[in-house]
Amino acid sequence: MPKTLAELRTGIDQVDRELLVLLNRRAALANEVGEIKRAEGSPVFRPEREAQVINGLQAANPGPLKPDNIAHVWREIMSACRALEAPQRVAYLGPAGTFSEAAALQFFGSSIEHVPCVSIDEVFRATAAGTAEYGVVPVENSTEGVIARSLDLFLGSPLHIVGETSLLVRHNLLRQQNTLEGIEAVLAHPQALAQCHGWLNNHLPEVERRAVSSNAEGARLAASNPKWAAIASERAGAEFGLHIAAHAIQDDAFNRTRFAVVCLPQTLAAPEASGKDCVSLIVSVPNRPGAVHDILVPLKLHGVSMTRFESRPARSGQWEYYFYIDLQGHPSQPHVAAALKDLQALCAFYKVLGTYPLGE
Ligand SMILES: C=C(O[C@@H]1C=C(C(=O)O)C=C[C@H]1O)C(=O)O
Repeated sequence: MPKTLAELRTGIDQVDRELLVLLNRRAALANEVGEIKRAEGSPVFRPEREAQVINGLQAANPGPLKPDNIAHVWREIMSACRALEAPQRVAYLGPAGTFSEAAALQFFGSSIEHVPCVSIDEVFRATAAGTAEYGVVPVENSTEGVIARSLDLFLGSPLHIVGETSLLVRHNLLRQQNTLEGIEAVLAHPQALAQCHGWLNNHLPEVERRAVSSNAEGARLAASNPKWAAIASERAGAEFGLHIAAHAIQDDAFNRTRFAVVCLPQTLAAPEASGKDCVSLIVSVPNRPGAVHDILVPLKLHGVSMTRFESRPARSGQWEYYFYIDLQGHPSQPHVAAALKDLQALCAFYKVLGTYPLGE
């Protein structure tokens, strides 16, 4: 006899009661961990431990829940447990409703203190000054490439990268009405305008595109003028009471942005190896033939795989560049340590931006 709806729901209620007991038992253990950390003066947030917890559970997961579900559920559980030890203050490009906020929530879970900032520069400043313990900054978009401002700020910043997270970025056209009639200006962050370039050319070719400090700021402004539309997340639309005049208008359906999580080294030292790690570096080499080739040699020699290679002008007026390199592995692994040592010896400038667990 198949069970009735009522019987199944009784079953779910019983499981929930068991989960409640287990979750509180877990929280009490985290609380005890917090007491030890307070006595030691060590950091509450341990990204490599959290990565290990999630990787371990995904490996042991019998289903039917999917690996992604496991990651999301445990991210929230760990966020709540962490907040019992001490809630993390996290800075990001605000206001409420930005993709940077969504990235911060995806990485830390929702039990955090929000520190919304007016610009990426301000996120770096607030985190370096200790107003926030952690900052979340965009570094790369799958349609538009690098976020130049973030990369340039890394160069002179005392902050280092302790984590990363990547977010599916779905843009919507938001305004007071749910039609495309009578729009005189579309307001958005320059990145969002660029990511929706094709759609805007097709649907609103004559309409002015106005760059503003963030997409959520565009949404805030669009809520004050019926002739303006914004490009932003559904969350930003809900925040400012706007209609969605057009859904998912980004040119690439799989448009993603990668964010780096940064902090002062005294807040959190480089995370220990989690098993799936990445090292980010900025280097420059003397301007001579074959110099760029030379920096790749130690990586090949020691079998270290490079997942990213970007260049930014050094602003010397001499056609010199800084190279932003991501390597797979952790410096505690001998082949990675050997490659880094050989690489450093070749470089005029060498800065380790961070060593951290690979993100979602
Ligand atoms: C409980 C701890 O503190 C935090 C919370 C974690 C958790 O809930 O599992 C894991 C790592 C830390 O970010 C710990 O360090 O083990």
